[in-house]
Amino acid sequence: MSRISYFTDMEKSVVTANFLKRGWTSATSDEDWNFYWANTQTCRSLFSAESSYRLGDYQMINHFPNHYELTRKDLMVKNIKRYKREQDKERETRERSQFNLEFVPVTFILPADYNLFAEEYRRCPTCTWIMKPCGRSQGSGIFLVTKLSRIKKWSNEGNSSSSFGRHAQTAPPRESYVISKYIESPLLIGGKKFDLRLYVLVTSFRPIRAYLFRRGFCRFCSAKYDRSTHQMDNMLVHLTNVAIQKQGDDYNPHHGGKWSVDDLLFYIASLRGSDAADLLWQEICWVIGHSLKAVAPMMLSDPHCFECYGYDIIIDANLKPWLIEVNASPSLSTTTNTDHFLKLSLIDAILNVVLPPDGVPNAKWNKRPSAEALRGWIVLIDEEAKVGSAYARQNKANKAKSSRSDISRNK
Ligand SMILES: Nc1ncnc2c1ncn2[C@@H]1O[C@H](COP(=O)(O)OP(=O)(O)OP(=O)(O)O)[C@@H](O)[C@H]1O
Repeated sequence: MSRISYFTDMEKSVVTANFLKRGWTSATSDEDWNFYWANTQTCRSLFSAESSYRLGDYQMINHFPNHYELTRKDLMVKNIKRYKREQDKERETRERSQFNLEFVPVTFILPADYNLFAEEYRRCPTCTWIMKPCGRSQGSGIFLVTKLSRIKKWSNEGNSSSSFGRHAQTAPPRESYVISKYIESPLLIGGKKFDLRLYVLVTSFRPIRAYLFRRGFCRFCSAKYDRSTHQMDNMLVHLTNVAIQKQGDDYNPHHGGKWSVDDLLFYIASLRGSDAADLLWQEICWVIGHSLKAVAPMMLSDPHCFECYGYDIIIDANLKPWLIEVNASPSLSTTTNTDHFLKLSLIDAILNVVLPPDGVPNAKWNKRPSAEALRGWIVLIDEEAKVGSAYARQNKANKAKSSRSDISRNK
């Protein structure tokens, strides 16, 4: 193959700079391509039943056809709930382990699961809940609620299409939402809430091959955390999305309210001891590993595809990590210099893993990257070489683990 051509409908400089660095050329819309960095919509239509496009051996694309099994808020929850049920059943016949598969906040899909939600609400009438539209991102449409009456009101307002209101028969169904138990006591640093954004590269779901980029980061709120009801509608206090925080007066454009994961672990180690920091990191790897196992049976593991997911994780005050969301197209926009270099090196690291040693896209390649290509990554799961992966190590560690709360309490 003389020339490798790429196509992209995203035009992100950190992506194209990496293609050009490799000497690839940009394909025009009527030319064939070897490597497509597509948005999720394009990828879906390319693989749709109506599409007559068939990918050749020398073509690769950056999403799995049904990536939404993990990246739509409602489907992720559904798949993880099913997985947990299966695992619990299996465990009845095996020894009980220390694994805690409750790593997603209790969540219901509205309006479909309204009755189940109302039952749960009555069990804990003082809990705070967070409402999130299933198909949106960047904090759009999110709000916090404590009162059942507000949810009833929500269902009847905005448009007349409530599926459990009086228009249910005639109106089109309204946008579906998930409602999740709000993590009310997050770990705070400097009095502020933050979440983790971690990048996870999956090159295959059968067998699962997944890698965690070492350079994740924390995204901080710009306003101090405050659980009181008069701050409930202040999203600068509660939502860590950069798109939201950028709107605040206290947003710092130099560091963008971000910390590296290494800084975070160092901070936790200095405050609660290195065992607590190690355990937290192991548990984060374990959570990500199980989320991938939960969706693997649903995934169309097309050999032309790979995907870099953006994992959002919140750590609570007991140092338990909670999986909040998985993004199919984690933002590649850059707000600071550090951000730019991080995302530039992320794309470079992705290409190193997904391309065969000769650098030519090839769907028939066995997807076994060299140790050199894996620089910058932690092997989370390699089902064909289980021993040595972070996930396998965690399985072992988990068996030996005493409870997390014991450790954090003793510090
Ligand atoms: N259960 C929860 N408990 C506490 N905070 C939460 C919870 N769910 C979401 N959040 C906060 O709200 C933010 C937005 O939530 P989420 O990531 O699910 O929505 P989104 O609009 O899809 O964002 P993204 O742009 O990352 O796709 C999170 O980054 C987190 O700060």
